[in-house]
Amino acid sequence: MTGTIRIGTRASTLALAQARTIADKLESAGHTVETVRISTSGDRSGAPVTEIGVGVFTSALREALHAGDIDVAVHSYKDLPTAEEPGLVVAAVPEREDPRDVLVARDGLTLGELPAGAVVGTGSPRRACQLRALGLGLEVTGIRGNIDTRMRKVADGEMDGVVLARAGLARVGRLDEATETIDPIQMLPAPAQGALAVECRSADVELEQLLRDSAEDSSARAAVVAERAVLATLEAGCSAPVGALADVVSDIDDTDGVAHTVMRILLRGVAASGESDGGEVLRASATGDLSEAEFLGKKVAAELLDLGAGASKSLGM
Ligand SMILES: NCc1[nH]cc(CCC(=O)O)c1CC(=O)O
Repeated sequence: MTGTIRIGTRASTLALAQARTIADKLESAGHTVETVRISTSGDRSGAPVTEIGVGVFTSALREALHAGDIDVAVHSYKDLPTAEEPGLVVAAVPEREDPRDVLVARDGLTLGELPAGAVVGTGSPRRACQLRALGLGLEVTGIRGNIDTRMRKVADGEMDGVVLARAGLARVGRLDEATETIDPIQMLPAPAQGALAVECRSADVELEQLLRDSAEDSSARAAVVAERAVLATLEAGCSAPVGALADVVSDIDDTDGVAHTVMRILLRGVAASGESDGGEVLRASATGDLSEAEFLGKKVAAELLDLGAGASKSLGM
C-alpha cells in the first residue's frame, strides 16, 4: 500500500475511539492514516432508533466508501444491517471487547438492589423485554442519545439506571461508572455487540489483505458470524428484540486417540414471542466447531422460531 489510508468514522467519542484502534494498528505497520469524520442520519435525527430504521449509523459511511471519499470504514458491528452490501467487504473483525451489557445506576445499585418501580432507561427493545422478564417490577422507559447523554439521566436523577453496552463505556474510558456487568443468563447482548467491522471496497484487494493481516481475530469473526446468523434468520432488524452471544472456548478432542486442541462455539440466543409489549422471552442454544458458526446461528434461530419467536413482526417492544 502506498499513500494515505483514509479511515471514515462517525464523529462521536465512541466512534472516534474505535477508529483510533484501527488507525494505531495500521500506523504501527508503517502506514500513513487520515481520519475522516462523517455525520450519519442517526446522529442528526433525535427520533428513536426503532423508528428511523436499520443502517442509520452506517449507510453514510458506506456511501463515502462507494464514492471513494474514504478507503476504510470502521463500524460498531451491531449497527450494520445483516444484508450484504455489494461492492464492499468486511475485511477484518478485530479482537472483541467484552460483549455484555452493563447497568449504570444511582448510588452504586445493581439490578437486584433497585426497588420495584425504579425507572430504568433503554432505547433497545431487546434490553427492555429482557429487563421486564426479570420480574423485578422495574419501570422500563425509552431513552436515546450518545453514551454521555444517557448516563447524564442517572446523574441528573431523572432515571434510577440505564443499560448500556460495556464495550461502549470501556472505549470512552468510563467503565468505572458501571454499577453491574449484567450476567448473560439475565440479559444476552445484541448480536455482534462489542465487535467492530472494518470495511473496505471489495476491489481494493491489497488493502483488504492489509486490514486482515493487521486486525483480524478469527475467534471474534466466528462469534460474529454465528450471532448475526441468528439475527438474519429471524429476519429482524437491529432494533428488534433479538439477543445472541457466542462464547468461543478451547476444548480437547481425543476421539482418534490423540489429544488435539479444538476451538468450539457455545451459542445462546434470545427472542421475544410476538405478543407485543412484554411478550414472552424465548431461549435456545447450540454448540459446535468454529467452522460451523453460521450453521449454529441458523439452528438457534430455527429453534426460536419453533418456540414462537416473531409470530407477529411487531417492533417497538
Ligand atoms: N446502538 C448504539 C451502539 N452501537 C454500538 C454501541 C456500543 C459499542 C458496541 O456494542 O460495540 C452502542 C451503544 C450502546 O448500545 O450502549
